[in-house]
This record gives sequence, C-alpha cells and structure tokens, in this order.
Amino acid sequence: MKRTDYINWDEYFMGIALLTAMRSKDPSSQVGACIVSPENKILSLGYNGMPIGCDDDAMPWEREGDPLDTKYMYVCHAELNAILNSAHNNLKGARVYVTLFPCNECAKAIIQSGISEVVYYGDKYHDSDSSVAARFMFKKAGVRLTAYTPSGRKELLEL
Ligand SMILES: Nc1ccn([C@H]2C[C@H](O)[C@@H](COP(=O)(O)O)O2)c(=O)n1
Ligand SMILES: [Zn+2]
Repeated sequence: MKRTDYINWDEYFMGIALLTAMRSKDPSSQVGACIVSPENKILSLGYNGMPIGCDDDAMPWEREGDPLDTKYMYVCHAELNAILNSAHNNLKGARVYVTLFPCNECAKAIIQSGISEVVYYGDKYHDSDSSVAARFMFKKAGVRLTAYTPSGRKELLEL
C-alpha cells in the first residue's frame, strides 16, 4: 500500500520558498519566492538580495537613516528576482509561492508577467500602504490571493 504521509504541493513549494529565503543576507527579513507552472513544475526561484555586482559587504543593510544609506534603495525583492531569473518571458497561468506578501512594486511585476495566483505565508506589513496598493492591483487584475496554512508538521520548514 502506498504511504499517505507525503507532503502536498503547497507544502512542497512553500517549503522550497522558505529554504530559498535562507540564502538572503537581509538581517531583518529573509524572503523567498518559488514560481510554479500550472503543471506543478518549478520555473524559477528568488530571494531578496543586492543586485549582481553589488558586493553584499559594501552595501548598506540598515532600515533607518539617510535613505541612501538604507537597504531599501538597493535590495532586489524575492519575487522580482524570481521573475527575472526565469528563463520564460511568459509566466501566464503560473503561481508564485512567497514567504511574505508582495509589495506594490512586486505586485506590478507579478501582474505584468502573467502570474495568476499568489500563495503567501507571512503578511506582517498587511496594513502598510504598499500592501494595500498591492491588494488593490491584484484584485483589479484578477490575480488570486491564497493565504498559506502551515500544516504544523514539525519536520517541515516554517517561518
Ligand atoms: N514581498 C517582499 C517584501 C519585502 N522583501 C524584502 C525587501 C527587504 O530586503 C526585506 C524587508 O525588510 P524589512 O523592512 O522587513 O526590514 O524584504 C521582499 O523581498 N519581498
Ligand atoms: Zn517587493
């Protein structure tokens, strides 16, 4: 008889997004994204990090201070990296698994790439203008939003 304790697709892809996030050097928020085709094939992965050629050790990782001395001016978000890392120009009908709800800028890129569903884990900036704008655009564009429910299985990665 076949085993029944195997992980489902959502656990598998969010687990990979969580593992991918662990590559990030961001001291406060490590974020991972995993883009998946309608046939459940992994198309691309990304995590938040500095642009190629910008030495991690030479870039600021601060959250506050002169804007030019904070990470926000420079860091490339996980979702954008996953889209840019994809060999496919057209991600029509794909799903993206993200460990943190997308910001407004990533929402634009997700919509323009043709991704049709966002499965998200954390949502710690739910009430920020960025998240409100992202939800507004996703709704207008017909992108489905699904909150990931952790299984509670202790051997799986969690936030
Ligand atoms: N959906 C998201 C949201 C944020 N990020 C990145 C951008 C920063 O590196 C970090 C957020 O830092 P915090 O303000 O929490 O200190 O997460 C992303 O990649 N995707
Ligand atoms: Zn973003």
